[in-house]
Amino acid sequence: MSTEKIVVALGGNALQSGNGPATAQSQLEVVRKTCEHIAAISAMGYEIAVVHGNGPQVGRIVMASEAADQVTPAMPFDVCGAMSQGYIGYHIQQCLKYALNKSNRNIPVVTVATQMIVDAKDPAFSNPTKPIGPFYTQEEAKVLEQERGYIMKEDSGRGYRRVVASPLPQRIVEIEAVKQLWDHSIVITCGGGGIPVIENPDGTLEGVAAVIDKDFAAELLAEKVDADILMILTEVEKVSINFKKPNQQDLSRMTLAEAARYVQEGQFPAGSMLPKVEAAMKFVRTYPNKRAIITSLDKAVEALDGKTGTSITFN
Ligand SMILES: Nc1ncnc2c1ncn2[C@@H]1O[C@H](COP(=O)(O)OP(=O)(O)O)[C@@H](O)[C@H]1O
Ligand SMILES: NC(=O)OP(=O)(O)O
Repeated sequence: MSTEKIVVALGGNALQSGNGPATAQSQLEVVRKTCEHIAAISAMGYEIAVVHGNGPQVGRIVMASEAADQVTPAMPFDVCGAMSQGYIGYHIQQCLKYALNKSNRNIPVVTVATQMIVDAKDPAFSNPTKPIGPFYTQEEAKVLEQERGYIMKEDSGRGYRRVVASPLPQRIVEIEAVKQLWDHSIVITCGGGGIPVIENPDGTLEGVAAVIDKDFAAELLAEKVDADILMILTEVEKVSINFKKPNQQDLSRMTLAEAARYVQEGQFPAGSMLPKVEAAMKFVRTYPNKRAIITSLDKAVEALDGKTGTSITFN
């Protein structure tokens, strides 16, 4: 039995990866399967916190809100982020509790609506990189750029998506509550990277239009709770070099130096694999004796046992 602490980050796209359209029901099915794996990790003795992405989900909430503007005023971006935390957290709470109960593990599961302080002067505000919402063809993307003023970018060979600013997470506002809950429950926190807020000179917080990368948020959380492992779960089992090329090579492990070299070579696109690798690198740079793992939702247990996934270590 392990007694280690682990921060598990679930990819927003990965949570929408079921067959058919991205509905609440299709997400619930993926969450249900994923929570079986998280419950298995809990049964191995690990103490867990869950962070989730929200790119596809917050994008759709924003679209729905804009489309309904004739009926009721559109919600600001930060409120859409809070909504995404609420419904994804609700799905995880429901499914994880069920999966834990099945193995007689009576552990409370709770979602904390989490605000994340960002720097108003973060250069990310003038260089949008975070893909949100659905995927479009190049032609559809051009129309959206012209008609709605969206900025559209190609996303890892999967199509075009709207991109928005993604400032770096600086401080988790609710961290003390998360620490207090940690000992008695599985906490779902920093969803969608946290609701981005800036701190005004008078100490008030103010939501801003952005989507924080949940991989960086999960890394910050892992530092703050002194986690032993940062595990980032997405759609692919392993990180690759030469991704989607004939000479693609899937990596079982990367040292910090190797990862830095691959980043330099441009092996990982911004907004998808790059933040995962950078978050993993930051974690092992800060804690040279700890490890980060990147793998798929369904391989989490095997990856923890070192049987698959990409393990990132200091050396
Ligand atoms: N070098 C790479 N190795 C593995 N996957 C990559 C690589 N480059 C891009 N990708 C893509 O990045 C995706 C993960 O990013 P993304 O879908 O944004 O993550 P999330 O599941 O967190 O939403 C993978 O599923 C894969 O399609
Ligand atoms: N907020 C965030 O990082 O979402 P994704 O996991 O969907 O990219």
